[in-house]
Amino acid sequence: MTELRIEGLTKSYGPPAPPVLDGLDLTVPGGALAAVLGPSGCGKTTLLRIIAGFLHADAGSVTVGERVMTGPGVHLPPERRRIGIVPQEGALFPHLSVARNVAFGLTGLDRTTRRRRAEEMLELVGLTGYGERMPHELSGGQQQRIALARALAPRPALVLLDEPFNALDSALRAGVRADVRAALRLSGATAVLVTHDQQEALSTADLVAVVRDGRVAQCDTPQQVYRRPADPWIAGFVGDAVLLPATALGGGTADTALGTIPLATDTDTDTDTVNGTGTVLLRPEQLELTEPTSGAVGGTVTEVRFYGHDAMVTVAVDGLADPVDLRTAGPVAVQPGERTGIRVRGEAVLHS
Ligand SMILES: Nc1ncnc2c1ncn2[C@@H]1O[C@H](COP(=O)(O)OP(=O)(O)OP(=O)(O)O)[C@@H](O)[C@H]1O
Repeated sequence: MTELRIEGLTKSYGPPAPPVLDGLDLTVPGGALAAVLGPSGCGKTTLLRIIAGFLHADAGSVTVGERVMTGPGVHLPPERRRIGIVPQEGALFPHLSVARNVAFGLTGLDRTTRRRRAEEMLELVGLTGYGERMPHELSGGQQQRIALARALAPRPALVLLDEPFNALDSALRAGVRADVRAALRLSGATAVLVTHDQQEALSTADLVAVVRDGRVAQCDTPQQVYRRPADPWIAGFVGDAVLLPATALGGGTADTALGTIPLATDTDTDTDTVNGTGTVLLRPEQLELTEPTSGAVGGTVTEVRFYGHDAMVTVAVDGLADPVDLRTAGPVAVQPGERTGIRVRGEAVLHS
């Protein structure tokens, strides 16, 4: 299994434009799938194109295993990098059968070996028996799985996936993601998935690298990025966030408009010694509606949005300038205009 190491990667599309990548560091352990997640225009495609060798970096390095692909005075051409690419919309060759598409990159092998390898790859992506079909006879999801089979066939050290599920409708997307994830895991390839879709990054990847201002602002497991975001911007970018002004009380708690809340202790912040004010982060699913009894934190429901599997309730909390959102499973027992109590479950993250 091959590690990907990116160090100090810098790229500008020429002055006076500011750098798109500005000293970006990222390490992806061998066999892991890392999602590069960031807002539109943050440089995700630029990063992918430099890793693939389609674009020169201004500075920094890209190393796959022991091989420096990009570095000072080094720029291996794309065809010598052993990197497989799954583009946005499959981009299968329309005039070649599925089997020939999959075998396309298998140069220097005899016909029987090529055919066997293509069959293996079709089995890996769950499309055994589809080899004689033409690409237009496949669904969008099947085309993406064939694109992955084609990328994996030459046993690349690294696979790059460029927003590969964008063209699929949402009903199909979750299933294709899971299939692609499973095939990648079986193949053992290290992979980088570029996406601007938070759900996709959190549900598919082993590691999520959030890119902002040309650098990786946080790289961690999906759970850590969601539950312990490094700052309020990341908190809001990877999910719905409730951000509250807070005063640290010492002893691992903070005082907020929603009461005294215990602080997570598995963060870099030493919650015993934090003093002064900051912002605490909670997720909407950590807030619960309660009876509006005296003594409880109270507020007025301003909006209820029902999504089927859950609902989001917006509450104007007494004494708090901005309303808060809370997520509730099951039937929603409140209406806009009603009074409610609010209780916090679990721990919050404090940012100074
Ligand atoms: N060939 C180019 N010449 C000049 N500027 C470019 C070029 N390609 C990209 N840019 C600029 O670099 C920045 C980053 O672009 P890039 O495509 O890498 O972002 P992205 O994160 O992939 O965006 P999206 O999610 O919208 O695809 C953008 O401001 C873009 O306008």
